Amino acid sequence: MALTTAGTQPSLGEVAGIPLPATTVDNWHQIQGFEAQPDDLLICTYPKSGTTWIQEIVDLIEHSGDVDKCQRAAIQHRHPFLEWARPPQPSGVEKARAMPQPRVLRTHLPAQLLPPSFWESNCKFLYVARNAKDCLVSYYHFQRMNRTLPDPGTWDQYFETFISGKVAWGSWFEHVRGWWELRDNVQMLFLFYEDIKRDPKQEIQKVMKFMEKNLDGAVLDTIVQETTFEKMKANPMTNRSTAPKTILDQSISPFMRKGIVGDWKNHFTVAQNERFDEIYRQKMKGTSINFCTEL
Ligand SMILES: Nc1ncnc2c1ncn2[C@@H]1O[C@H](COP(=O)(O)O)[C@@H](OP(=O)(O)O)[C@H]1O
Ligand SMILES: CCc1ccc(OS(=O)(=O)O)cc1
Repeated sequence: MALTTAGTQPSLGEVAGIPLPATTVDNWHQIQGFEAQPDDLLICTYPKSGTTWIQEIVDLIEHSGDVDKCQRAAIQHRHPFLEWARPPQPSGVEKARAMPQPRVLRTHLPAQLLPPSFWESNCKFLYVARNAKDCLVSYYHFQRMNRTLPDPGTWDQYFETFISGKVAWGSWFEHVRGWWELRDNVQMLFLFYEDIKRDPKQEIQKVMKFMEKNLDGAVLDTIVQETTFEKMKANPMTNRSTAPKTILDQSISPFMRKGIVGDWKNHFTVAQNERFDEIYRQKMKGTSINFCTEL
């Protein structure tokens, strides 16, 4: 079902009630049939939660801190985006199939839509969660500049769209809850954007351990330095400057926008904040997850 149809705007379809880009829906059979392998590592995030950041961290760990090896390709091409489908480009599934093992893949899918082979193969999942308010702000600016997603409309309109879950990849609340509740039943490292920001060294060490990589302190320091917001914003292999303007128009808003915790305070009105807090309480009732919204 198309959720947006205005003009030439990209439309969203739905799978099991979750809005997704129409091109992803069209390719759903191939995505669901994806054959995960036991040594796959899947980076899982709700959009705008620090996917690119954790990808660069994982890539540097995998390549033992070798910065040159991480310059081999733009970040969006290093780890196939499982549900990406924009013919005639090869799909995320096709790119993943062509990749040698062990593979690092990425997805924004909610847990219930993941191809079953990931569970059957007992793969490793690295989930990064970001507080909902900053996600909303980041997603708003991203939809302003992303030509593959619907126009977000005004800030006030987008605020409503986001809280009702009518955005691509669905409700933040359901996404985060779904993955959080699985964390003890599968091989999962669950991280928070805000923790990586506060103590990158400590969080990167957790990722190293999860990836079973034993790197010395100097390499760890290199990885911390190479993955600061400022470094990644200046790095053409991480800042999306290689993405065509037909996909990302960075003259509207840069991909590496602010990279901070608490930018929501510059966007939410007092009334929106009170309303958001109430909705958050209702939707996250009964879960043990705790977010920090300012550092
Ligand atoms: N090294 C880094 N440190 C902090 N934030 C980073 C970062 N690299 C990317 N980000 C931020 O992560 C968000 C993008 O997430 P994703 O990669 O999942 O699309 C953007 O947030 P903002 O829009 O708030 O700046 C971007 O600036
Ligand atoms: C959140 C979905 C999305 C769409 C398009 C993107 O562009 S690119 O992969 O950076 O070229 C990224 C994420």
